[in-house]
Amino acid sequence: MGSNEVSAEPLMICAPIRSQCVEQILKNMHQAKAQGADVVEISLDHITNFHPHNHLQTILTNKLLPILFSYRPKWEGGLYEGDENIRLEALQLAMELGADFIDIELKAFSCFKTIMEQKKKHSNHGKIIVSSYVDGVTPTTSELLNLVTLMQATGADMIKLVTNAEDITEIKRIFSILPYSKVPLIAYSVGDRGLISQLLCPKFGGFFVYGTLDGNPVPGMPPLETLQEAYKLEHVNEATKVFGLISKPVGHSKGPLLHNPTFRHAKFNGMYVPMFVDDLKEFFSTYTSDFAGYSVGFPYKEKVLSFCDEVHPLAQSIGAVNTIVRRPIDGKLVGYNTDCEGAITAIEDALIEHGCNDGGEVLSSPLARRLFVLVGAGGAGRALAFGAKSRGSRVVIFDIDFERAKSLASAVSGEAWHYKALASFEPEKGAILANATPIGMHPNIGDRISVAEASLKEYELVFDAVYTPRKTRLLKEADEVGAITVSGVEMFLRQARAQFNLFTGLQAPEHFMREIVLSKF
Ligand SMILES: O=C1C[C@@](O)(C(=O)O)C[C@@H](O)[C@@H]1O
Repeated sequence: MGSNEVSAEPLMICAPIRSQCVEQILKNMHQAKAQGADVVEISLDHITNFHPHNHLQTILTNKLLPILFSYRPKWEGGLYEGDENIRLEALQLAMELGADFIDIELKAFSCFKTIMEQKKKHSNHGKIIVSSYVDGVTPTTSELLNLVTLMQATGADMIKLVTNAEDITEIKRIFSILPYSKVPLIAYSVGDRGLISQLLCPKFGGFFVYGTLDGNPVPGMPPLETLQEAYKLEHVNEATKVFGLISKPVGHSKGPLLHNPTFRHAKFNGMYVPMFVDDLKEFFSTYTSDFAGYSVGFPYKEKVLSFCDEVHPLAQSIGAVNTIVRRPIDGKLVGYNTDCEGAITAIEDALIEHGCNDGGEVLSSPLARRLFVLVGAGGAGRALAFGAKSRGSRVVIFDIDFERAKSLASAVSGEAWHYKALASFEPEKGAILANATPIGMHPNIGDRISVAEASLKEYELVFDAVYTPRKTRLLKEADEVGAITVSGVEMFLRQARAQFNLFTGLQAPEHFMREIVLSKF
């Protein structure tokens, strides 16, 4: 990513406040302080019936944190539609009354300067941020640098550049300009694909990160609470190794809540972030050496194999990779599968715990000879099918895509059925049922795979790879009819433990990780 001197500016976490009334703004400021923000950005264009003098005075006399005021016009993505002079005079007044920062759009800067000169009143300490919002695809690096030069030429104390990334690969351009500004530069991209521009900026030379208040989510901005609990960006520096979850969607993942605290616990300088990826080819050809490894989630576990330089034999035979490590000695991407052992050992341990070891016979695994009914033949399903087969189970596979079910069944000498047949399928007593589809995952928690209610009680154990919620509807119903149930949370924990070992070369702190999962999931 070019030379990346880490910013000399101390890290600042800023909470955006977009409320309609001043009382609410003051409450939000309290909340922001309690949740660890260093500064708040108050959008004046969101206040209804805004009376500059009264409102600014009330806000500033009650301020708990440094305040940045913006007053965004419609032409730059804000709500203000009135006269430009009135808008700029309000910002000038904010400076006069003691604002710590005000944000002026690059296009409005010369008018603002004239107003400042006419008023001849300057605040002692307030800083001017000149900003520019670029809609559409993020411009090239040299176009962005030109914009930075233009903004710097205004004499601003700080400059701010915001883009609206349509693809995660655009963020590389944001990172690449961070070290080149002569004044402190705030640069990021909004939207889901832009989240890493906030989270990784301290590594690449940025210093200003937005974090949202509880109950005020903004796509592409991490919640303040997650910044505090998971990321702790104050520990991130140039040497921090970045790991990411490649998935689409990716926001549901609890990986950051587990991996980041575990890295810190093990004193490993690493960071784990969600990466919303639309196109694997673009992604890997853009980020050629920036990241140290990846988890791979839905829907890429099979497709990602062709982007690995080497694939571990187990992952190769399964045909699905959920973990990639960039090998330090040669930078090659090596793919692994930690889902398989994670899921199968979770099921085996639950059977052993319940004393289900087949009539006292000593078998290598409590899964040996059992019927293993698998629903879903995608990446996670493949891992379960190969794992069950390796333990001597007889595998039956249901999938909405019958061809996919057939191809997996032939790889594990199993039987394939169309998903529709699940509703009338009668398992033998003692069988295992495993859901490896996303059915029942948050927010669709009322859904469950269409297994017949009457046949549910025939299963000795029901497993659900879905881990949000911990107890899916399928597992609740299985509990009610007396089956042993295993939550996807257990698989999630185990696959993540193995990932930690591969990512860091250290031994995962098992007890610590389990505690996090028990308390936070
Ligand atoms: O299936 C999963 C879940 C996951 O994608 C997540 O949501 O964090 C992470 C992957 O490593 C794992 O194989």
